[in-house]
Amino acid sequence: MNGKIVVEHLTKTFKKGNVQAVKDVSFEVEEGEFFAFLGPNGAGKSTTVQILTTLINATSGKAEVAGHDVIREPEKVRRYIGVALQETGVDPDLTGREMIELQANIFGFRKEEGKKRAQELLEIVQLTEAAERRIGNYSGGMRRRLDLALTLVNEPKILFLDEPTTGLDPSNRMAIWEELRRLNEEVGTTIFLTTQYLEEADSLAHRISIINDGEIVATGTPKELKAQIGNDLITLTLKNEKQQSEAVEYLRGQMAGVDVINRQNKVLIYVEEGTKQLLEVVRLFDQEGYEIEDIQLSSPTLDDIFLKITSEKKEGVRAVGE
Ligand SMILES: Nc1ncnc2c1ncn2[C@@H]1O[C@H](COP(=O)(O)OP(=O)(O)OP(=O)(O)O)[C@@H](O)[C@H]1O
Repeated sequence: MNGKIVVEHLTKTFKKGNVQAVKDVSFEVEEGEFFAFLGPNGAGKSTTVQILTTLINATSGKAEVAGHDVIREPEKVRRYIGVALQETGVDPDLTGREMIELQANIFGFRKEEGKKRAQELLEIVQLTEAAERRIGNYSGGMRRRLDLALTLVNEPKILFLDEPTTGLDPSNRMAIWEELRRLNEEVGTTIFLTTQYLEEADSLAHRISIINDGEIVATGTPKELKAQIGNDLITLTLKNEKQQSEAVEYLRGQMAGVDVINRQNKVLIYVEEGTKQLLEVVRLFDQEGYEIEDIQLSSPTLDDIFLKITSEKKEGVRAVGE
């Protein structure tokens, strides 16, 4: 058994509507990795999760989860995974606490252990106050938190989470992020998470694949994806404009390999690591007595990357079709 996910040329066509939901998708997730599938509505994220968790079959291609083929050995795959899907089957007549205890029983916890685990999980997902209420009366966000708790009962080796924080308010979202980070870092759980939230993928994942219209359009660490649209930019203005040309020459001399551009009353500095080099610029100017009026750092966000990549893709497709 290993905690890896290996996907090769996965394709899924739904006969109904003849939708190609997943198109020749290949990727690997290493044991202990936190991996995110980032994409808009209808991109194919849920379909991929459903194939990997043995709920539906792919049309073609191959996938191994925890060392087992999802089609030939689905029961072995299920033994090692936890799944929190967008829609799950819970009994609306049970209370949240009863549902978690029931799940613990299914996983073979003794009664007292199950109660203890249920209490821990209710605290983690912040449902202690609602623990004695029937699930049928839970809000969407509460259901989502309960789903996560159910998934975590047996601390699975690989965890699949399909948009786990959609519809949650910021404090609930943060609590779930913390728990996911803890599971990944302390327990070593491999995590495959889908999300429409750029900041969620950016904040949690070691690596991200951007999926759009059934295809992976980019893969990399958050940093690598950001680097795809250029480096950080420092923009500054000096108190005394007359010093600007001299200051630019000075900076070029001090910061080898960095592009320093003199433009009207602004100095533009293209750097690799914005924050660190911003401090260096301030220090160098301070040393020489160049007083800074204003300094700003802008760095590309994943939003910028997503828009750039998906719009390039669309333009590409249009160009081919024309
Ligand atoms: N059972 C189904 N039958 C027919 N088409 C389907 C089925 N399930 C999904 N689709 C279609 O497949 C495409 C991908 O859907 P999928 O649910 O995988 O996207 P998603 O990225 O998870 O989106 P969301 O963020 O909205 O959940 C969509 O066009 C969707 O309408």
